[in-house]
Amino acid sequence: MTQERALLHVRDFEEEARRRLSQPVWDYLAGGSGDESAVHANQAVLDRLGLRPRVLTGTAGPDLGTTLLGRPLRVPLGVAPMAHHRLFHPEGEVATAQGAGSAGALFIASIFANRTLQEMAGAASGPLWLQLYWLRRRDQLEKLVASAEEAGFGALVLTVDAPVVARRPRDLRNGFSVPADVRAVNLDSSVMATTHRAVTGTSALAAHSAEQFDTSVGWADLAWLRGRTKLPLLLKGVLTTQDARLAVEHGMDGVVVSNHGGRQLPGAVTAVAALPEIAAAVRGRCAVLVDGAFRHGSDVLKALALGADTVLIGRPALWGLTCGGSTGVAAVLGLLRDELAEAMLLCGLPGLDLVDRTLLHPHDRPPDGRPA
Ligand SMILES: Cc1cc2nc3c(=O)[nH]c(=O)nc-3n(C[C@H](O)[C@H](O)[C@H](O)COP(=O)(O)O)c2cc1C
Ligand SMILES: CCCCCCC(=O)C(=O)O
Repeated sequence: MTQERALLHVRDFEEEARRRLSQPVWDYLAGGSGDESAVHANQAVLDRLGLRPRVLTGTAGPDLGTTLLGRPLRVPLGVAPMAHHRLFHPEGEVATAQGAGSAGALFIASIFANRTLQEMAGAASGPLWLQLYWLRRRDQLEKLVASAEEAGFGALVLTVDAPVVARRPRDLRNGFSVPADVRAVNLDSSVMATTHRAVTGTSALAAHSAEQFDTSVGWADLAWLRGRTKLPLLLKGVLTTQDARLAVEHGMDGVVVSNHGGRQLPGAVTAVAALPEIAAAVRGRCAVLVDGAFRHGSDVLKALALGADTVLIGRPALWGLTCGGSTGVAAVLGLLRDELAEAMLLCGLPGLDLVDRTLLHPHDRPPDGRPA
């Protein structure tokens, strides 16, 4: 990683990545749907929660180890599924898998990854899962599920908050499309052709989703997927207790509480606001992951206190990838890990088992984020 000043906070990676990326790629990464208020709300809701430290607990060197779906995880962190990592670094998802593994974190690869399942599995030293969108082409889904199982992926995550890619003004303005050499190599090229077609004033991603995503799927269709794999299945994009309970009733092994980083439903509730009631509704019956605007280890600690088992990191992982490939991803995740350990130490917490709601003061700061 070559840069002029030290990268000491995740936001330093953001600034550096912005400098390095073209405007349309930066906009695709940073942007959200509508007026982007959900992007900002994700951050604001975390900022409003205050941590309540306990003192004189004699704590030293907190243990960050946990388990997820019965498997050990060195840190309660993972990289959220994100499409097209070769937009950010030539090594794409292989570098992300390496970086996540060396930080001890989970990596969830997107269905629109630019490296093969086998390449990612070869590079990963930590848990590796695959995310799916429900495509009209079920033959493609079926093939992908079988290949993921064969390659050693540990779970499948079906994203359910995007029957279509929402209107994202930045992408529409830029007429955003995916360059021809950035290919979703795990899918048939006929499925992906529209993503490469640039049309002024439209987003190729939105056009592609309208053409290829199956909007007719309902809860009953999950049996089709369940019948095709022994892997654990999770739903990503759950924001209500009703849907979290339905997920459990339909045999899902986990939910990812998420508003897609403010990129889908404009005005969607933030994941952090929805998390406590969802965690309470399904506790002990399925894994609960969360994502959206986690930019410091203390943010991660807040989500764990609200009931999350693991926290997924989205854009910051791609800032790290842009700045330094696998080393950059490992650096971003390593920072969050070290900040989490420091926050736990400063709160007097020796391990994750002692993290609970009593750690949080709900209205510590006014909405503008300045200390009260
Ligand atoms: C560039 C980019 C691409 C994304 N691609 C996908 C995807 O392919 N599948 C998916 O389920 N979510 C996707 N997401 C959403 C992320 O998984 C995650 O929900 C969100 O980024 C978390 O918020 P954060 O970026 O504020 O951490 C994408 C997000 C970004 C920024
Ligand atoms: C290639 C078509 C859709 C990609 C969508 C990826 C995504 O979820 C995102 O938020 O962007």
